[in-house]
Amino acid sequence: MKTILIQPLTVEAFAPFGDVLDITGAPDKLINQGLCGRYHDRATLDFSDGRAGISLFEAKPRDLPLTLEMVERHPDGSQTFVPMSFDPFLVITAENLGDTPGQVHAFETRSGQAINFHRGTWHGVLTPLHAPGLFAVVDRIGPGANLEEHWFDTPYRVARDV
Ligand SMILES: NC(=O)N[C@@H](O)C(=O)O
Ligand code: NI
Repeated sequence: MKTILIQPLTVEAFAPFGDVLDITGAPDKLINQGLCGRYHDRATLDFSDGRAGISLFEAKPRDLPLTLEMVERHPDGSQTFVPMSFDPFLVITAENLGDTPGQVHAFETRSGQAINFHRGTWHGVLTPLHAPGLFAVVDRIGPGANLEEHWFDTPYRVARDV
């Protein structure tokens, strides 16, 4: 089994796949009489033939190393995961190779980071590393499955070391 080494999530490394939302640096705006910093409009939300919806996910935490059997993508919409805890979580993506997944990447968030997968990005399903795996999820509500799955012939091992 090939090992995918987990790397820290950065804006730059994740840029081909989506957006990282965090409060790094100064806020874009100070609001509420200066008592709140607004980090404004930090994700590209993109939906076709449907609308944005907010759902709550309670996902089981996974142990590492993780056996990655599949990735999926949503051709009709982006998908945002906002943790409702301060625990880091695992974010798995794959490059697009023609119409199938290519190189797989694994990132670990820092406390307080959220992510938005761009529409059509290959990704692993929501993968908490700690309980409660409680997340607010913004994604497309509309007709059809909006889901393509790719099951690997040989699973990957996702880990912090080889
Ligand atoms: N199926 C579903 O709602 N969630 C997945 O898309 C996921 O990325 O976890
Ligand atoms: Ni998804």
